[in-house]
Amino acid sequence: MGQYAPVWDHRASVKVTKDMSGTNQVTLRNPQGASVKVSLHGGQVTSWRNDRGEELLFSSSKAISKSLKSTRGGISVFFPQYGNGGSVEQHGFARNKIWTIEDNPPSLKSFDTQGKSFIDLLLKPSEDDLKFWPHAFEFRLRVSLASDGSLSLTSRIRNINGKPFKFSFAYQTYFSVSNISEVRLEGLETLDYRDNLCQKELFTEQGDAITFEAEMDRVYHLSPNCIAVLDHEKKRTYLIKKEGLPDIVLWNPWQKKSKAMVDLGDEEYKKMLCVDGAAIEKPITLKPGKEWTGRVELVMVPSTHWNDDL
Ligand SMILES: O=P(O)(O)OC[C@H]1O[C@@H](O)[C@H](O)[C@@H](O)[C@@H]1O
Repeated sequence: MGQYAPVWDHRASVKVTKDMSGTNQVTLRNPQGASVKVSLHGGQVTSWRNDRGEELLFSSSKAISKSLKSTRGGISVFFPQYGNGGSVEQHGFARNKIWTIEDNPPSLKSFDTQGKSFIDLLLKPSEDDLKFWPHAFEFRLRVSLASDGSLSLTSRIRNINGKPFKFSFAYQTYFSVSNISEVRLEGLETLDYRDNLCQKELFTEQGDAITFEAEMDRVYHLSPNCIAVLDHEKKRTYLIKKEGLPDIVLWNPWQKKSKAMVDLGDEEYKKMLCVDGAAIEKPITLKPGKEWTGRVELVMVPSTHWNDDL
């Protein structure tokens, strides 16, 4: 079961309940009143609230809770494949599987438990998964809420196969924004990106900051380990700090009149921005017995102060 530092933290808690579809979900709380919800369906973070109870992640109103697929919104884990170019379903099977809670996971080096409420989840391949992707693995996901309200996800993927395997990976985060047209993103200036809407053609980012005026689906390579999403109207700045994840994907479907997304309300594209910390361009090769770690930390800071934190 999840843990928290006993000395300081009598109010931080980890609670397991059932969601509307009957799947177990875990709620993490910190003493200041911030909270995080994680579903065992996909290990998906479905909610992240600050100490004022304000939701920081977008969730579609058309989320189909009984579907076998993960719901649109929150934070999803993509493994063992990003996109649809391989042998398994789009963005891999991990987001559509039921994970288990791991009571005594192997210790996580350099993880300071002080002031944190956290839970460890585990995914192992089923016989069926092995038919499509014949590589035995253990995937450990630690979701952690710190006393300052920041949320971190650490993935540890171990090859327990006799042979090396390759995979790609992403944390897909749907931030809740006031209006996508008013948001800007800083930290990707001058980087090369592949545009998925232009046959993956390579471009170089020219602007001072990225703004959103139309559909976007881009993969930025070798991005810095901290980028910022500024939403002045909501007076929120999200910092995305990452380790082991060289790429960033920016995605917003905009309003698709011809091909509406069935699990997204008509105007809801305005309220979301998807930023994925990812390892896509060069899939990771994992040798037998080895473990890979990829981490993302999300921080919400007052809009005018984000630069100090970089
Ligand atoms: O609908 P899905 O499978 O959740 O994918 C949503 C989007 O995810 C993004 O990461 C991709 O870059 C997009 O191409 C894709 O459309």
